[in-house]
Amino acid sequence: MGGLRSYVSKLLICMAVLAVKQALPDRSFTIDYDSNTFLKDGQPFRYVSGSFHYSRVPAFYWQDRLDKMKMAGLNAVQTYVIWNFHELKPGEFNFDGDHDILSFLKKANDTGLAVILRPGPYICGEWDLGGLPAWLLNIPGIVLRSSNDLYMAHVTEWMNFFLPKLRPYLYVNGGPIIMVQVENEYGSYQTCDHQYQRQLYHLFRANLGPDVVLFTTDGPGDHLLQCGTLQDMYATIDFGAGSNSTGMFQEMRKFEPKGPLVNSEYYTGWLDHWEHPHQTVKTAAVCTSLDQMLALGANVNMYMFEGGTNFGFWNGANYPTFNPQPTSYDYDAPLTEAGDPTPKYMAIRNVIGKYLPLPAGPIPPPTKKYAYGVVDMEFTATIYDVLDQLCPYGPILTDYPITMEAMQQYQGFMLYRTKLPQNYATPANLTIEGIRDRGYVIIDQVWVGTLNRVNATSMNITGSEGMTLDIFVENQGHINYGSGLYDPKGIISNVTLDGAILQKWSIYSLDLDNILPKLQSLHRQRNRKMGNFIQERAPHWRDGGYVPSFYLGSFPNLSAIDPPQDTFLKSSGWTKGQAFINDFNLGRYWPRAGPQVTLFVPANLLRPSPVQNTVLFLELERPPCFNQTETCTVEFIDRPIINSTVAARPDETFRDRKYIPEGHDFTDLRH
Ligand SMILES: CCCC/N=C1\SC[C@@H]2[C@H](O)[C@H](O)[C@@H](O)CN12
Repeated sequence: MGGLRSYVSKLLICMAVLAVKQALPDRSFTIDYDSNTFLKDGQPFRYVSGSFHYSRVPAFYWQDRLDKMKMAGLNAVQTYVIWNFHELKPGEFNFDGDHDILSFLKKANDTGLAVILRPGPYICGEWDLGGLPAWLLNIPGIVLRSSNDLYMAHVTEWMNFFLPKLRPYLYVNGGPIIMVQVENEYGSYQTCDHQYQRQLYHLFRANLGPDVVLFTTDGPGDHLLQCGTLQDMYATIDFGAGSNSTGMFQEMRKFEPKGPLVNSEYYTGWLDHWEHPHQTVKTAAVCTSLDQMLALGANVNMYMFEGGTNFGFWNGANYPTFNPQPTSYDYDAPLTEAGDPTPKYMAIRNVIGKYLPLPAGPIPPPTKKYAYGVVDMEFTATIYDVLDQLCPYGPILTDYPITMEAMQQYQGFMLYRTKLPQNYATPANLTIEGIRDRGYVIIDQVWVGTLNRVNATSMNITGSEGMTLDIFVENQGHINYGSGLYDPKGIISNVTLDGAILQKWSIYSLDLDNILPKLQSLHRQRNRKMGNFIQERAPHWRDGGYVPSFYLGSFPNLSAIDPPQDTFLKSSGWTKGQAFINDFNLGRYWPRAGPQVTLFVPANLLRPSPVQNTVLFLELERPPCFNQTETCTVEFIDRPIINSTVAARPDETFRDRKYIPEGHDFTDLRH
């Protein structure tokens, strides 16, 4: 029955496409190899494009950003299609709201912007697992980004399901899509499997037809282009500001002796990593190289033009030193993370104006920002207080730890629990080589140390037989680039104590999506019982060993500003955790590491008065109100702070040390 339904739906799509085609004047987008140019409806066409990933900006603001891109003089927009954003869990698809890519394509078309589409299946992009769904990691024997049958079976199923949806949006059918990229910088990956590329080529042709231009993108190097290109797919390159554009395009000419020059990713800025300074690229350098390329008649896509945000758990990570990217994807792009035109935007617009007509009319102004001020954050529950709600189906019991993906969880946090098999009166060495990525070691609900995959995979612990040993594990984002792409999470090795393998584990998959109502109920109960319960210290504070806990705050009266406006959530004073606005997972905060200290809160996340808005923190390490003297607050300000870190506190090493009651020495854990 399913097959018949699929056949009928494809037939209907084809009939609709044919009907549209008959109604349309001849539309075409092709390559003229004699004149080294693209032809759009038979006329020479050069695109000046910008990258804007729909998954990184709320649908509420898509039109605002597209309008600003249009007013910058762009005639095209480039976006990835992010597979895991639409199929986080196998067979569960999401094309609604912020995931409604077809709506995004329609808006681009209505704005008069052509679309350069990059459906992967792998897309890199500082996005979790480069856009590949993490459930692929659960398939024994799979080889990512290759002609491996196990991998291609799922790629084929996804593409045969998704690509037909694009047909009405192809330029020849009346839509905005002029070009489609196959894979992504494949020449940079170790498999270098032309059979894979050929399979993808046929998959794209079978679903998109013969008319759309298929292309590849690779760095401008022989080996990269050798492995990344394939006949019948136009080979393009990517490079940043300061490069010798003529020299770069000579590299491209080795593989495309004729045809239009294309830089598919011209870097206007660069990506960030937690614990590293915010990256910027000077406007003058960006404009000089852009001018050079446009003077050569090249087609250029600026990566990024609007960077946006890695909301939720969507950031990726780099390798070989594991380096997760922050929540902000500002990228020092011409439009800020909040969509505001910058001096770089104006300078780029002036360069474009030398080569293309600039649309008449005002440039859309920055969106309004509002400083909602300070919000009290009240301790509400430890993870243990709500473990039943976080893991409603209870733990899975196993002899040895299994990965997060094997537990059919693909993002966020997991709790691994066992019992100490004997007394350890003197320090015993706990080792978890396969901690992916950070692990909070907790004994009988008292934190005793923090492990991480980079430089702290072991520590000493003491305890008595039968005590509960918990490892609360954070997945900080799957590696999105390079040979470390196969990056399962959770605990991917055995756990040993003085060399003995610990067995009999209870593994709790933790779902944060629906925890807010339970926390609000607890919050009300505490308020009723404790009056101003902020003075109440949760049990873990009495023991000194903080455990990951939830803090709730109510937004100040929004009637001050109606409708709500964009704002920035400042997390200074907090250490590391996950922030939620109402029921939306806003992203990770880690001001102790930096460079990001504020989280962008788009206005559409806020509810107008009189509805109460909530801000929820899951603080993993140390809240500002840890000591009796401090209070826990956050502040909503009207500007971003993404290039700073909060000055370390005098007791900054507190969280790097194994805390044990007085009278014991500290074991210093570096991180
Ligand atoms: C030196 C490593 C180059 C890896 N490629 C990168 S880093 C920033 C950008 C984005 O990830 C983009 O998605 C990649 O295609 C190219 N690129």
